[in-house]
Amino acid sequence: MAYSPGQAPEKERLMKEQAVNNSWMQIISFPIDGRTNKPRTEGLTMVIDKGLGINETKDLFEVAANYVDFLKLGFGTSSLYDQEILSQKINLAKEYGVMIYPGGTFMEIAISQNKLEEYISMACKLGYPAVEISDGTVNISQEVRERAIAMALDAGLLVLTEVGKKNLRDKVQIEHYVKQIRQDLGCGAFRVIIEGRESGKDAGFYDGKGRFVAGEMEQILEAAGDTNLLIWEAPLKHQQQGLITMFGPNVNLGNIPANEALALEALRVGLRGDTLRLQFE
Ligand SMILES: O=C(O)[C@H](CS(=O)(=O)O)OP(=O)(O)O
Repeated sequence: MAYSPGQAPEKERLMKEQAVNNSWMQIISFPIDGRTNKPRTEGLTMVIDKGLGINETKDLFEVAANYVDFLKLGFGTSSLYDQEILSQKINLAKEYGVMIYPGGTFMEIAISQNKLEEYISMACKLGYPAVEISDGTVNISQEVRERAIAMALDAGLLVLTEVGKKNLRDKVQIEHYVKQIRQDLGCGAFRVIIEGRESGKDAGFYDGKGRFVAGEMEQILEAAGDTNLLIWEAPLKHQQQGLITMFGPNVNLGNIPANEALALEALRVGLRGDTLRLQFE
């Protein structure tokens, strides 16, 4: 059975997923309402973890687990942790109802070394509930992409795929991505991530100023048919602000720096000038 966010039934997790108890909320309401609570399937936040220690991870979850749905262990960092520490991180994420998974680049490396099957078995053995299948750096055939999705689903993993190249030099026609988004969703991907890297500039679908190339967003949206089936990598505030303005507080956003999870939530609910001002315009 495939996981979906927040499905792990641990008692501790359920306790920690209770709505935040904050006395300000007895007198103030969020300027933007309608924000979803965990376990949510809409308004997902994916945080990129570039090497947080156990205490930092615990701090992040203590403060912001209610606002973090996915924690991506960036690139191949999963393989650099001491085994015990990695286990602790995976368990901690489960305890707090956060879906932890290794960065897409790591699977690209496994595929380039002909180790797809072994990679998926290892992800299961280590207790990851999800994997990402991308081709941001390594070219992967459609056949292998579909095999990777099927294998991961068969293993009971939640599958996130990603479209887009890390280097703008490698970018191909938007029609290719449109097709890929449809194919991935048709194969059972839970969500398709729209590449933006951790820089949010000169990568994926962003130009040097971190803006979408004119017309591409519309085509991406049309391919998905529903913005909720996409996760937009949006590491920069102006990108988060723009997407929240366009799609509302429950747009799915990814590659959020770990120390900005709470700041993003403030943007989503209008507790920050950048989105608060929309209420007064
Ligand atoms: O974690 C990864 O592999 C990368 C991180 S970045 O794009 O290089 O900043 O992201 P992914 O979206 O998983 O390819």
